[in-house]
Formats: sequence, structure tokens, C-alpha cells
Amino acid sequence: MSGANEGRSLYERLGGIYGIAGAVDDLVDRLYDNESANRNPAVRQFHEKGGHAGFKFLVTAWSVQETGGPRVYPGRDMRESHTHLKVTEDEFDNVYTTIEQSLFQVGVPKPERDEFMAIIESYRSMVVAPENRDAA
Ligand code: HEM
Repeated sequence: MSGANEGRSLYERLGGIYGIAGAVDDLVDRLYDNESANRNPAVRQFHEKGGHAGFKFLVTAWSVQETGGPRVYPGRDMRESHTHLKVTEDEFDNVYTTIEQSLFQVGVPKPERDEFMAIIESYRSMVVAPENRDAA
């Protein structure tokens, strides 16, 4: 017997554009208000510039593409867009947990949450600055 999810991409199981955009809407609002994230001066400076709507668009498009949806992401790659922020492992963990909270908040079931979080984890080494990386 085949499972209910057989053949359906993570993108489809997350509810496509509407589902993903809804989760990112919640996530970006949390991140902009996240005091721990804002302790990083470069992150705070970016957040103080505003631009929530554009950032939501970029993160939605990235997530759509990464989960097997249409290739719509027009932004920079993960290394290029984070190098200047000098992200630490702790800061990555903080954002990771915030993403998980948003997925939970908008009702994404555990298997899809776990699958999405594995994608996020796979980008850790590109987002955390080389000088801040824990020895493997
Ligand atoms: C795997 C985890 C992450 C993903 C998928 C992600 C995704 C993105 C995307 C799609 C962009 C836009 C790229 C562009 O401008 O073309 C971006 C930029 C940015 N990210 Fe992340 N991010 C991650 C982790 C983090 C972490 C851990 C932090 C902070 C601690 C962070 C803070 C920022 C900031 C401040 C920008 C704007 C940089 C600028 O334009 O000056 N991100 N991220």
C-alpha cells in the first residue's frame, strides 16, 4: 500500500505558495522582534532599515524553491548573503528554533517540520561564519 504522501513534494505538503508564505509571514515578524537576534549589530542594523515585505518575499521564494516548488528564488546564495553578518553557531541555533516555532504555530505537521528543518540544518556551514564555526 502506498503512503498518502507518495510522490508529493515537500512544497506541496506545506501548502504550496500560500502555506509557505503564511509560515514566512509569521517567521519574519518573529525575527525582526527577536532581541537575541538583534544582539548581532549587523543583524540589528538590517532590521532597523525596515523592508519586512521584501525580506518576506526573498525567504518565501527561497523556501518554495528548496522544497521542490518552482524555481523562483532571485536572491543571493546563502554564503554570499550572510558572510558580512559574522553569524555564530548560537545565533544560527536561535534562528533555527524560531523557524521551528513558526512552522508549529501555522500548523505544519511533525514529519514536514522535520523535513524542512533538515534542509535548514544543511545550510549551517554556509551561514555560520568560518571563524565562528565549531570544530567538526
Ligand atoms: C539556513 C538558515 C537561513 C536561511 C535559509 C536564510 C535565508 C536568507 C535569505 C533568503 C536572505 C536574502 C538573501 C538576499 O538578500 O539575496 C537572507 C538574508 C539575511 N539573513 Fe538569513 N537565512 C538563514 C540564516 C540566518 C541567520 C542565522 C541569521 C542571523 C543570525 C540571518 C540573518 C539574515 C540577515 C540580517 C539578512 C540580510 C542581509 C543583508 O542583506 O544585509 N539569516 N537570509
